[in-house]
Amino acid sequence: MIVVAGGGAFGTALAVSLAANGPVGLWMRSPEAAEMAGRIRENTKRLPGVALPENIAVSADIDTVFEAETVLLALPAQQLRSFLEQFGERLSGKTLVACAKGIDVETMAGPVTLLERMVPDATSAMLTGPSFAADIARGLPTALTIACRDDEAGVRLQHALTTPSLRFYRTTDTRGAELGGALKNVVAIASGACIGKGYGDSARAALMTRGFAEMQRLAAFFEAEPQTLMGLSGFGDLTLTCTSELSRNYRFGLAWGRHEDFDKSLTVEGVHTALAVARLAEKEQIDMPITRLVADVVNGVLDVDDALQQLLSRPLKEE
Ligand SMILES: NC(=O)C1=CN([C@@H]2O[C@H](COP(=O)(O)OP(=O)(O)OC[C@H]3O[C@@H](n4cnc5c(N)ncnc54)[C@H](O)[C@@H]3O)[C@@H](O)[C@H]2O)C=CC1
Ligand SMILES: O=C(CO)COP(=O)(O)O
Repeated sequence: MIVVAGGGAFGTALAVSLAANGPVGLWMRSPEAAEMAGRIRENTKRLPGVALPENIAVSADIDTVFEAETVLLALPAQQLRSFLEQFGERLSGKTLVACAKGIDVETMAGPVTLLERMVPDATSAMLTGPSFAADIARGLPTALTIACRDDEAGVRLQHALTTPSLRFYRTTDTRGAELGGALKNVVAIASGACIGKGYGDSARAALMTRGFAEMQRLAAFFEAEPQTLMGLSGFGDLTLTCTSELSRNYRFGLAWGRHEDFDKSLTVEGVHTALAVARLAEKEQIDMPITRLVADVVNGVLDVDDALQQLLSRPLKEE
């Protein structure tokens, strides 16, 4: 059986979609949240308004995760390492699919790299691509990427995870998939700030394009396949996240641009990824001005207005 570990918006939505194929487990850390979701058949905190099919077994018992052959890890990127420190030994031999989009600030590792380092005996993969939890949960058509270095395991996952509304493409380039999924969130924050500040759609298109150039530079440094960045996990997700108010990263940026507060309980992956990638880019001398400015605003070194001004007044150069 497939078990989804992590009962946030994304984990719950994936469980709802997978339930169309058969029984699925949903493990939540909080016993109270699991008890309530199991009883009223709804995750009211993270995915309100979506009914949980009866064949989703909701539990806070971690043994349900250890009993599964395939585990989808739907935790925020900054929580994955501590989860694996705690439970990694009990996950060896399993097929583990990270569903997080981000770079771990402590180790600079993406989700698949963390899995490979911390559970070396597992088959490690990543689920990524343009997909809002709310859309998946409503059964709207969604195309995703499964990234797995072991292509046979990738094919197996592709078939096991495909549902009537989720369509999976496949790649063995886990590094490219990790980078695309993580970096698009940083560019989405900048895009939100640009719109929030009132700079308009043309400026946003320029930002997205230059952000994509940054993504490609970092991917080249890590020897990821250029075409991975052109696909769903890169260009596809960048487009979605930089243009939709369903995105938390984009909304976070909008609030920055408008000088409004933002709900701190929401997961905004791009904040942490900007810090990790800006440090890495500085160390390795990779030109990533958008990421640098987002990190400077996060660190309180720069005000949002100054950061946007700096972006618009960069030296003239070739495209
Ligand atoms: N929400 C969405 O539309 C999408 C989210 N994702 C990715 O999925 C990941 C998770 O995001 P969401 O589910 O939206 O976040 P969320 O904020 O809705 O939920 C996160 C969940 O993780 C749980 N959690 C945190 N630390 C944990 C730990 N150590 N052990 C067990 N559970 C823990 C929390 O209790 C919470 O239920 C992120 O990396 C995000 O980028 C990817 C695609 C779409
Ligand atoms: O990754 C996502 C869509 O593909 C979700 O984006 P947010 O985390 O910004 O809400």
